[in-house]
Amino acid sequence: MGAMSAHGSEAEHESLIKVDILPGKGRGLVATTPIAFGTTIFAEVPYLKLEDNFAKLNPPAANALLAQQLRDLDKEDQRSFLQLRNFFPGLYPLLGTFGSNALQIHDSMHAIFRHATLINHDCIPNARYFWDKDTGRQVVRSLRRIDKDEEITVAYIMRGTRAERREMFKTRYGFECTCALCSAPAEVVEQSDARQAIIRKHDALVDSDRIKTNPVACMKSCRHLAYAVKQEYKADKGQSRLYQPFEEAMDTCGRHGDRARVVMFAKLAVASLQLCFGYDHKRTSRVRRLAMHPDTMEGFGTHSMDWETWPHEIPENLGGSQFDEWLWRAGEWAVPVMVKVDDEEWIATCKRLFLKEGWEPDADGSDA
Ligand SMILES: C[S@@+](CC[C@H](N)C(=O)[O-])C[C@H]1O[C@@H](n2cnc3c(N)ncnc32)[C@H](O)[C@@H]1O
Repeated sequence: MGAMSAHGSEAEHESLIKVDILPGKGRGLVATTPIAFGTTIFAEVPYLKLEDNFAKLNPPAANALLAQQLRDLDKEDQRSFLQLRNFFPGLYPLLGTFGSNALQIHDSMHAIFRHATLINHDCIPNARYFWDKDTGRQVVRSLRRIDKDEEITVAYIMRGTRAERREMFKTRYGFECTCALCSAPAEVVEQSDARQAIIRKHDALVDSDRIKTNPVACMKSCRHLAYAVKQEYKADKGQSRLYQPFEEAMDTCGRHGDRARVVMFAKLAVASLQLCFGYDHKRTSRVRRLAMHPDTMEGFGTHSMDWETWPHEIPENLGGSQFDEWLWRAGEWAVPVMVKVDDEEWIATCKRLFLKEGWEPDADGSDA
């Protein structure tokens, strides 16, 4: 690990990025060197934070609190903060600037970071960030290979059709998104909107009640979500962000006693979690353990043991499509659907993860 700077970024990672001016977007972060997928680009502590929901705070008090924190910062950070856009100009300019740019780090705290706050939005981003409460840092990770001089981007909003995202950006953030997807020809946007509709439908459909009462429908929806996410976010190895449908499918199968599929979905989720959160992250480690010990899943068998299987029952000799049908229980879907597998690479990943003896994914995030 590199030495910590005054702001808590890893020095070795700081050299991966620089602040630059991007046409139409103001400042942003740019890669100074090629960045491999699944890299922690940097992790930093905030320089300003409000410990309560700033929208509910008494504005003069919050503004005064920020003024006090700002006075204690060095000149460079003071300047950087004052250059941020204020989308809520008025009587309380510091609070307005804070509210326009702060990242929510957990339910009751918002914060401003030296670099993470400068990352611009892209609807198909090449990076993601998350708050790691154990280290007290905002962690920024690459979701695919990023070329030298390429801008680092994250998604401020993950869901919605282009029209919905546009409306949210206008009202919530006060800008018009100029990313490649938002500027793409109509047919490309239409396809993306259709995938977003599948993603939204899934979010409305799969919940704890439904996992109990209609687990087969949940499996079908998870599969649709997995394919929609994979196509929409076109990330290296197709594994970025796929942890959601895989974890939900794992939960659904586990709650009905299906150890074989818990093992499979845990392995698939781990491949995605490693990319998004890192090998050592608690969430990755927890799911990695489930791939070895499916019975230890929280809630295992709580709804029924109707789907009971054992890990040795993972079918070894099925072809691509048939393996996919088995995995997602496609034979039981209400409307029989011929599962069209258009993604041999993904099927190959599923099978490779299963077939690898003494499976333990490599620390660099690859599963090869
Ligand atoms: C959190 S700040 C990011 C840093 C900002 N560019 C700066 O110079 O301070 C968010 C602002 O950046 C700009 N921005 C971010 N993503 C953008 C995008 N995809 N298209 C156009 N402007 C964008 C907008 O002005 C937005 O209000």
